[in-house]
Amino acid sequence: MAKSKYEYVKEFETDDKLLRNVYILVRIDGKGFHKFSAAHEFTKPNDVRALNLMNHAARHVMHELDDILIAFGESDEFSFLFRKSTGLYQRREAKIVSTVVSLFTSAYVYYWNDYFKESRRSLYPPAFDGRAVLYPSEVEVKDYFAWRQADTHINNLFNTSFWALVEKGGMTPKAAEIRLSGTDSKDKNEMLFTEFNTNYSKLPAIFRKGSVLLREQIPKDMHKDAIIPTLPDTLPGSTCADANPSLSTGATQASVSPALGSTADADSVVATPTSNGSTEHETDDDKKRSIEGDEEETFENDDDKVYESTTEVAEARSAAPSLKRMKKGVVIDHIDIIGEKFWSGRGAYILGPERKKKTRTK
Ligand SMILES: Nc1nc2c(ncn2[C@@H]2O[C@H](COP(=O)(O)OP(=O)(O)OP(=O)(O)O)[C@@H](O)[C@H]2O)c(=O)[nH]1
Ligand SMILES: [Mg+2]
Repeated sequence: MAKSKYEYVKEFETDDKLLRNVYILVRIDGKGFHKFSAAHEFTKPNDVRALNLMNHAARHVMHELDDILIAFGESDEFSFLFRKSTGLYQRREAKIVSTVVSLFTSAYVYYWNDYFKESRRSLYPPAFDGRAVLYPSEVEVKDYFAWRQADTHINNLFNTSFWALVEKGGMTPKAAEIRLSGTDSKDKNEMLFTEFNTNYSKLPAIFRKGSVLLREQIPKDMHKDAIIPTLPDTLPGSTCADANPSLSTGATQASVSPALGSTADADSVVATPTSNGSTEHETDDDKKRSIEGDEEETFENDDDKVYESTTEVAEARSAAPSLKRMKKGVVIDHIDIIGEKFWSGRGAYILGPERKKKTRTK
């Protein structure tokens, strides 16, 4: 086909393919969230609705981009680690970063009202920036995530102490800043305990440790886009199941968490039913996706029996409540990722040898 005389302009485009065989880390960050959080009256120092909305948006990104191995989020930022050999968009940086930012931002806006129920939409459109960083080996990847989680801890301890002095102690922000200058972690912990009756280590882990998104097995009947709990007292391990009578699967959080291989402490957060009391209905699109998901489906049972026909499987399933249908999903938790324990334990699959895998782009 003949080229138009204008086509030469394409040659002005730069080649931005990222180096092969290294980890690609994309970090997104809210633009001007100091102002955005004030305008929307986010709770200080942590607004659990805002954090859960961030987590929901990040989970959407992971649902759309299979090559993301793990994500970590705190405050107004999220980091996404792509597998070393990803061929997504031929590793073109602008395409990868802009797609992550766009998926995240649209999901943040799309799910806004599920978390900020009193306002149909935000007062103005939020925006996020994004960047890609390349890490050559597992050492830097582990240190990267340790850096972000240490940052979560430092900021959260400072902010918790600062707002305790201002809101409970009646200090001006300036006076609180002066009071905290030169203090270390121990001093702040001590101050919170003795002056404000707050045991810092007992605050919800979502505040202290940030959020880790992992690909793990989840019960087949759990909706992948289920709303993430909004209030701390609806965190799994508390009264979540009671607070949500709409739990259509009959599974309670207590029965769900161990199946996820989760630490199953009171801090782990997994997908839960809608908090508006309605039962979720599968759309055609959901069905299509869950059929895809069936390829991954496994059956777990306690007695190792091999079931030969589908009728037998169905009968066995209704007879044995311990038989769980599982699928791969994105799990949200608030655990330590600083140190080897995570990377050689629950997160061992993340930096282990890669299995051959087709890249899916939508
Ligand atoms: N009150 C409250 N504020 C939050 C919360 N999460 C994030 N923020 C605000 O968001 C800011 C995020 O920090 P930055 O990313 O450094 O600041 P920014 O205003 O977004 O600036 P740029 O990223 O440079 O555009 C914090 O300083 C807080 O002001 C929250 O849960 N509660
Ligand atoms: Mg920001």
